[in-house]
Order: sequence, then structure tokens, then C-alpha cells
Amino acid sequence: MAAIQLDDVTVAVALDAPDAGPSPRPASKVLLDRIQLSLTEARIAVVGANGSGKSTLLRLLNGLVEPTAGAVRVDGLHTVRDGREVRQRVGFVFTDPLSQLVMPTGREDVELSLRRRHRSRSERSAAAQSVLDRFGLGALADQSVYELSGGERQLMALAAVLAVEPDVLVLDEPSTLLDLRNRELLRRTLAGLPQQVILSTHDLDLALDADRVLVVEHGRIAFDGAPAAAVSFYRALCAADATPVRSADGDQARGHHARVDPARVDPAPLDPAPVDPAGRTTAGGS
Ligand SMILES: Nc1ncnc2c1ncn2[C@@H]1O[C@H](COP(=O)(O)OP(=O)(O)OP(=O)(O)O)[C@@H](O)[C@H]1O
Repeated sequence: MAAIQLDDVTVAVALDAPDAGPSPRPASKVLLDRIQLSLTEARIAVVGANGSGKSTLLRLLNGLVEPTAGAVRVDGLHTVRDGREVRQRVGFVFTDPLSQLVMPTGREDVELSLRRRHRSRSERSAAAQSVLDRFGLGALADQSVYELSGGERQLMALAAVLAVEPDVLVLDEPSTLLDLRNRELLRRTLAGLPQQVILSTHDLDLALDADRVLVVEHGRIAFDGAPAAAVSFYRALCAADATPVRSADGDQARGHHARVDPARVDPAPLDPAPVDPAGRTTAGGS
């Protein structure tokens, strides 16, 4: 497995000119805050609320997003300085397949992925056919990508990235558009891959297939550990968020700032396993 190291990584973006006035907006927004992670497990899932920072975290891994501070290394390669080598090792599958499929048909897209690996056109074509067949996409290979269903496109985008056999596969919400059957196909496919797989998902069953799950909350790692405990933590976090709380003046408000103590999350009834004995369960970083 590859060793991916995030050393004290912060990602911040500049916002439009802050308004002057009694409560001026900040000039920048922190998307990820001092993340310290060592990612070596074969299957890692990242869960968290919309806007919590999951995609930003994944995009760091192949240099699509650059840290504002700190560094990300893949097998010792720096994602900014050694971007090209890192991208050859780390394949990235986007949530929206149309931002990835650039050729008119799936076959052409997979062949484009394979252009460096197979110089001969006939070899390239045979290799593309074999990849497409593996995903049950052979019959759709010559159809316009715009005529494919969302799920078919998503599988096509995955096939095009896997065609070059990266060492690490990073997938941003890969099951969003898939029906139950294709979700199962995706789960089986991911389970059988030799690559290290790191994915973000709102599909908690997919997260439970992983060896390790990170819960991202407001740009920080709120929990890092065994899947059942992480999912229980995340459910508790969402429940706390959704629970109306009474403010001091008696008004009801949503408990957006409710704290869930990771050490006190009961993983039952999903799995009675205790929180990861490796002690990676942390609040606000790992
Ligand atoms: N370039 C940018 N400029 C300003 N804000 C940004 C930028 N990129 C991301 N953000 C903000 O950063 C936060 C994290 O975004 P990110 O896409 O990482 O979230 P996410 O957890 O993947 O969300 P989702 O589950 O909805 O896909 C969001 O509030 C988003 O609006």
C-alpha cells in the first residue's frame, strides 16, 4: 500500500473583498484546519456533512488542491513539487463523471487513458475492451457519454481511471448516482481491487466496508477509527445537530454546536466492537 502523509495541512481560500461595516466578513475561509494524518490502510472512507471538507481533503491527495500550509506526501513524493509523478500514482474519480469524461464515447475515453501505456492502436483497443467488459460496459462503449445514464457514466469514469492501474484510487462520492445493483457492483469491484482505495461517501454501508473511517466536521478530523465506531459517532453528531435545543431565552434553535464526545460514543447496535484500540480516535485532529 502507498503511504500518504498529511503534515499539519491547512487549506484556506481568499474571499471577495470583505465589506466594511459593523461586522465585516473575514478575508479568508479555512476549509481544512491543521490536518495531521498518515493513511496506509487498504480501504479508507471519509464521511461528514455537506460542506464539511471531504472533497477538499481528497483533492489534496493528488495535488488537485494545494495546501495553504503544511505538506502532503505520497510515498515521499510531494504533491505540489512532484505533482506529475503523484498524479500517475493516484487516480482520482470525480463525483460528476462529466467533469472527467472528455471524449465523445466511453471507449475513446478509456483509450485516451491508455495512450501512454499502449502505443499500438490495436493493443490499446483490446485493453480498453477488456476494462469495459470488466465493468459490464462493453455494450455501451460506443454510445455518446451524454446518452448514458448518470450511473453508467459514473462507472465509465471509474473504468477510465482504473484502466491505467494507479497505485491509489481516490473516489469522491462514487455511489451517488448508482442504483442498488450498481452500488453492489461498485462495492464488489472496490473490494476486489489491489489498489489502496480512499473514498468519500454519504453511503454509510460503503463506509462500513472500509478498514478505517474518518469523520470530517467543519474542516477537522472529528473522529478517526474503526468503521462501526466512526459511523456511530457520525450518527450521534447528526442527531445532536438535528435536536432542537432551548436557548437561554427559551427560543428553540437547532443544536449546531452540540458536542459529541468521541470517547463516549456507543458503537452498538451496529457493531459492539470497541473504539479502535490503535487509539486513533481523536477530537479535532489525529
Ligand atoms: N474555492 C473555494 N472557495 C470558497 N469556498 C470553497 C471553495 N472550495 C470549497 N469551498 C467551501 O469549502 C467547504 C468544504 O467544501 P467541500 O467540497 O470540501 O465539502 P464536502 O464535505 O465535500 O461537501 P459535500 O458533501 O456537499 O460534497 C464548503 O463550505 C465549500 O463551500
